[in-house]
Amino acid sequence: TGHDWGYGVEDGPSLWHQNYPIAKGSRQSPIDILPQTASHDPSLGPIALKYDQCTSINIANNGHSVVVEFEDSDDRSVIQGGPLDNPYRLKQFHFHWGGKGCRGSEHTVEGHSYASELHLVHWNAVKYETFGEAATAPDGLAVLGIFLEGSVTDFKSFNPKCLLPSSLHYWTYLGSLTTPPLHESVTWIVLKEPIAVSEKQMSKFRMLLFTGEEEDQRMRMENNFRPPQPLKGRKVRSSN
Ligand SMILES: CC[C@H](C)CCC(=O)Nc1ccc(S(N)(=O)=O)cc1
Ligand SMILES: [Zn+2]
Repeated sequence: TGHDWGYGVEDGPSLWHQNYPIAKGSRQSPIDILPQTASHDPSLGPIALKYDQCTSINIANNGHSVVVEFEDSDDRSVIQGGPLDNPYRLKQFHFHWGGKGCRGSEHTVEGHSYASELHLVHWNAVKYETFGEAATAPDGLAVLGIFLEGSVTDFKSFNPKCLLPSSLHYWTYLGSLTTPPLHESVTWIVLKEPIAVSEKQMSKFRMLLFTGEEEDQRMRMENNFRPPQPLKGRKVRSSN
């Protein structure tokens, strides 16, 4: 259905390198984060998120995830500070999740997976004209990763502002898109503190379908996560 890749046995992450050789590149994502090995970098300031005036445009099932897109014609919603030299504009957010239990996140922490992972995707509109152009540049994108862990609490809406945990302490490293085309253009900022989502919320993700409703074989959308990739000498830095 429109893409030459997926998460199944025939088209999953271990086969992506056939059409996307960069899958075996030197700065691929996600990775397994080892907190003890992450070097604390005092020069790493806090990240600043300005989502108050965020304007969502639509929500869609793109066949791989559920995506909420934002108006990015100006700097109304940006992330800045931390490892970033410029403000990066919010373009979209989406999720990765598992079939059941705790697997589902893309990044792992000492081998520990969370039930899901939220990605807030931003692009460097200071240096590049369009998101597409930024997506192929080594400093073009910044993705904020937030772990979701199953718990009995409920959470209100998907306004990115209220989705943030109390602490903005993070790990950061240079990586890539975690789905094809796997461009090595992402400065990853992964928050240490997960947010809680209820099992009911998680079950709603799983009702989404990989295929369109009309197609006969209704493929349930689950396990839409890429496993951790080799670090290849990269340093992961930790905010204080
Ligand atoms: C041509 C530009 C761009 C490929 C168009 C499609 C796109 O936005 N892809 C995308 C975005 C974010 C991630 S992730 N999971 O946050 O690393 C993975 C893939
Ligand atoms: Zn993602």
